[in-house]
Amino acid sequence: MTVVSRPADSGPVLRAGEVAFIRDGRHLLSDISLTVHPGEHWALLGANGAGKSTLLALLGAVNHPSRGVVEVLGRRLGRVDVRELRSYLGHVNPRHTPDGPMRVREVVLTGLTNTAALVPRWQPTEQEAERADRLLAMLGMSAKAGDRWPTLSQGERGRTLIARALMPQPRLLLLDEPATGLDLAAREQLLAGIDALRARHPSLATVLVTHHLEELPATTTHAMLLRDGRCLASGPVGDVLTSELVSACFDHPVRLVRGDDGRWAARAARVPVTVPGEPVPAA
Ligand SMILES: Nc1ncnc2c1ncn2[C@@H]1O[C@H](COP(=O)(O)OP(=O)(O)OP(=O)(O)O)[C@@H](O)[C@H]1O
Repeated sequence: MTVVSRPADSGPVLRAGEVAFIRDGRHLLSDISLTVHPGEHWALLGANGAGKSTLLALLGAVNHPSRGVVEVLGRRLGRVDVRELRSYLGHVNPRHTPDGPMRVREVVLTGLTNTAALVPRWQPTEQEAERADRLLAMLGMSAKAGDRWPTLSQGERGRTLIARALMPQPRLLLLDEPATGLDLAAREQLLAGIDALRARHPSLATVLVTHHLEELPATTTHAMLLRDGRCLASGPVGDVLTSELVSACFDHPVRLVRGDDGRWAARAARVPVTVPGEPVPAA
């Protein structure tokens, strides 16, 4: 069966019900349930190997669950043409590499064809070209629109890829560790860009994967904590991002503070390093 029309504009944008994902006999995800509504901004948090990217790949219709149900934009995986469904999503993968030394504006336009290069003989309409420029402006990239991809900094690449993902006007934006490798200023510019985007598009839903609480935008509304492929806690961000739950999630004592600007800071307790045969240093 195939998707025959643009997915419905109402109802949850994502629904996962009791999902499991099994590879080589290993449960990479077990019993995960999640519902994301328009206007919600979810953070998916967990330690290295907790299953965040695996879950994001299910939510982005890249993989199918081994058990349970995943509905993306009201369409159930396994019953739809996932390639067409994917064209309605914005999926920002920081490892995406454009094909050749394209200019920033061209990279953004490839979001319309969901390709790594511009499709030969394809021309954007005037409105599409204007939209690319508007998105670049919103992400603070206007001055770089004519620059070539290889000359961009990591942060500029990240913002270009977000503009690219937004070209098809998705209702759902998936962001996989968008701040990885960014310096402090680039990270702050990226987060400001995400906050601006959410303010400009109130019905957009987003799911952002990270293992750094400092990389969460202030506009985050909900969070899910993953540990060993299982959901430890899930719900409104104020209920889930507590010192107690985050400590349990990372299996390490963490003190979590939310600042006046709505951002989070985590302080991990220091664990003394012991060397066999040497006395344990005084705390
Ligand atoms: N195709 C696969 N086959 C077997 N194991 C896999 C496969 N893909 C991922 N894994 C394993 O599943 C676990 C979860 O991986 P995943 O990439 O989802 O974790 P993550 O929470 O995103 O981690 P990180 O923060 O390090 O990126 C890891 O132990 C990984 O080695």
